Amino acid sequence: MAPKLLVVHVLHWITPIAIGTTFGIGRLVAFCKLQRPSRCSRGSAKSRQFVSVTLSVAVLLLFIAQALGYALDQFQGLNQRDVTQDIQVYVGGSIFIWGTVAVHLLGKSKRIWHPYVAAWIMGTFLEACVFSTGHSSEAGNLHSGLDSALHICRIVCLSALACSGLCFSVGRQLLQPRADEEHRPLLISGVNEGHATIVSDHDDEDDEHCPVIEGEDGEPDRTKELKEKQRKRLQECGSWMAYLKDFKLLAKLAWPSGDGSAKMCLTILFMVILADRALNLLVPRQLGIITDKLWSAHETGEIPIKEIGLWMLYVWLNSYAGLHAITQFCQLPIEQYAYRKIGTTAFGHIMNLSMDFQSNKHSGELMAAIGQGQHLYRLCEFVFLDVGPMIFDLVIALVYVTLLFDASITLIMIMVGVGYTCVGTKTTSWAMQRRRRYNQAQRNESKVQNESIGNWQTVAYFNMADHECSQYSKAVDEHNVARSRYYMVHYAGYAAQNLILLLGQLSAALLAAYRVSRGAAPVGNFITLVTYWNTIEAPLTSVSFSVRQLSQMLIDSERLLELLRTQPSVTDRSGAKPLHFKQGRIEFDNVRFAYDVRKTSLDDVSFVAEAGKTIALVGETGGGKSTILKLLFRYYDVSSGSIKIDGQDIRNVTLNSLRAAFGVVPQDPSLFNASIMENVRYARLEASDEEVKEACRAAAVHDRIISFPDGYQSTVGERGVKLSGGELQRIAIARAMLRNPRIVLLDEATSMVDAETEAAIQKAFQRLTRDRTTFVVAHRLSTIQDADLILVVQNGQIIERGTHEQLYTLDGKYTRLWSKQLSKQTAQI
Ligand SMILES: Nc1ncnc2c1ncn2[C@@H]1O[C@H](COP(=O)(O)OP(=O)(O)OP(=O)(O)O)[C@@H](O)[C@H]1O
Repeated sequence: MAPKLLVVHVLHWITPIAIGTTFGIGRLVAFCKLQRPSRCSRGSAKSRQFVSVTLSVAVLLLFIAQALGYALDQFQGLNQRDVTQDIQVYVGGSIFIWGTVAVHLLGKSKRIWHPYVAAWIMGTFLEACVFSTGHSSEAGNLHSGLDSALHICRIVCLSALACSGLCFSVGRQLLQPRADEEHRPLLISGVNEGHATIVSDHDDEDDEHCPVIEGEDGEPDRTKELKEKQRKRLQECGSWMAYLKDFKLLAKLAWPSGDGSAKMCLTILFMVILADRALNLLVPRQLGIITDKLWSAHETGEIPIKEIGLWMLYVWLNSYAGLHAITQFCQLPIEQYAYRKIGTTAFGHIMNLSMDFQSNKHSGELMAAIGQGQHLYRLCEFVFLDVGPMIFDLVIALVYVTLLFDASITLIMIMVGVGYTCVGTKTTSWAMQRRRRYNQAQRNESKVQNESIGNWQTVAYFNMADHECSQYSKAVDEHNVARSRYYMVHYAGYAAQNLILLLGQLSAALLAAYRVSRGAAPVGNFITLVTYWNTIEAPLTSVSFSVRQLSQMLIDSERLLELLRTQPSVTDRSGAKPLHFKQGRIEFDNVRFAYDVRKTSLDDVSFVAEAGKTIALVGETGGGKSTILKLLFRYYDVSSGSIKIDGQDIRNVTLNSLRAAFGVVPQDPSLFNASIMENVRYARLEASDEEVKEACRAAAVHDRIISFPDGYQSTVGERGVKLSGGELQRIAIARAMLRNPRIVLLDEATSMVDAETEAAIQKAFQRLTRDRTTFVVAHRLSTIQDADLILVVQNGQIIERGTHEQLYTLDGKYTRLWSKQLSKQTAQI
């Protein structure tokens, strides 16, 4: 082949590929860097749009005219010009590429122009090259005059497009050097009263592509919140690349670095995936070979046994009895490793988070985070076992089909792929509104269901069962209507997508049959293509689904990522030592504390609890008594000042050793849904049954427990709901007694027991608190009368301190509290 002709051939091949790649990369970069459309006046945007669409359509029509010229030529049997494969690729590919560009240009006027301008510049350059090298060698061709005219017109249109695009961009930069919004991230943050917010621009509705995942009205609030967080994080990161970097933390958890057998499985899996790709190709190819052999069998009489045997071998290897079975076996240990690692990491992390997190937590949400996080391996599996091989399969298919026949069938495949994805994307966006209504109706149905079942007693009291049933059936009907409206569009889109696949298959089969009938390819190739088509279709159909799946999985992982990034506010300082407990002298020195910076909860709290003494905290509700105990237990760290135990600042000792010193009976004790025996033993796991019973006797609850039908084996229900308030408190006291602590914290430990039981418990308390530093919060002042030091707490400050006798004679707050209680008791009598 003459060198000039070779250059023409090469140029024909690379022109559509290079333009398509430039356009695709431009759009990908804009997407990854979160670029947003240029902002200019609506009039200017519209006129730019009009010019671009007109010229692009003109380029497209000029190519179509050329294609029709060739077709006419062939139809009339002139065969004046040989339409070689490279020309087919050049004309067919260019129609496809410029058609795609024109379709993208239609509709919205605000867009990111970079990819278009780059494609036009590339198009002008390559078209000029094709023209200058090609047409000099076509003298004497009947169509060369027409071809030249069409080609010149295309170059003019493309250069006009490129120049206008460049002038517009350069001009705008010169006029508004700082306002090149194509370089600004899509999401702009604003600060509103100290809270970061996303400022949405109304123009964003016109955005050509919004990289963030769209929210749905019917979604649970938390999912919306997560999407908002994702948006915010994307904005902070500036690009998808930077955003995805954060997921390294999760990928590390899913990667089986510490497990030899899982690593081995991963290696086998990788090899099996590669082998699977080859088999996808070998099975149809072998069928083609068998067909060719059979074709000539009537002459030779030979049965292709060997080929059929090989084919069966490939089919077996490609089945669930072959390599797929190995895939499943190998996946199991990898999945289990990730499941265990992610689950235990997340669970351990939650357990170690501080009180400020725990008091704001939503338990269901946390459990969902662990659950979805544990399925994170699905994300890795999805990327490495589904999406990766799928892309690989597509590339292989394009190359293989080109080799099998020619590029025209490959072009059909690309068109089918793009058409399928475009129809899928369009139907999804059309169906979005219906999907929202469907979600809303679905949530409404569950709401009605929950409300009615949850409020069954109220329904029964007011005899409203019929009303509730009719409400529910109305909600079900609404749900059904919304569902069918959504699915109608969904199914129509699905049918359209399948029609595209069928039409693609039909065109490819017809073209292949045409080539075979002309002797350009053996009949076996036709069989190979028809069989291979299914393998090609599978990745095409999963592209749009995969994108949606991937975005949902990212959102689910966001939940876990957010959790793992939450750091406990109370932790061991570096170099913290275990608490060295001596006598138990506790000192609060100028302690200041605020749950919320806007409101101080404790201010200038100073006192000393001598070793082995009992300190009572009294005062009006909300004064800060429990807060003092929480600070001592180090649920929170003080804002200023210090708390010392035997001279050691509690912030300098390890949390474990500090908390091991305490026995706490909280205001609202909660129990595990297990037996009483197990609940009490929770304080000291190695305690014997007898020790548990002893503790219960001391807490004056033993007799009560043995009166239950199942005695100590009675289960207490969720958080202890099956017990009365007084029983619950006494079991909590028994737990504290069994622990045999060094410091005792009693936060209104007897508020729910009657006077008689309280007297019994008080005796138990005397045993529990003997020689132990004890803090007692109590509203019933009679219970703390004998305390060594009484602190009256009001509005976060200690306003009075002393023994009962000292305070009573002060005639201050303490005296008034006493008088109030006495008068209440007198009134009750
Ligand atoms: N986790 C929290 N976050 C924010 N504010 C809190 C929190 N816990 C308590 N507070 C507030 O701190 C103040 C002191 O609460 P604290 O529980 O210490 O009072 P108290 O004297 O023990 O009251 P009571 O006798 O009713 O138990 C109250 O105004 C309360 O609303």
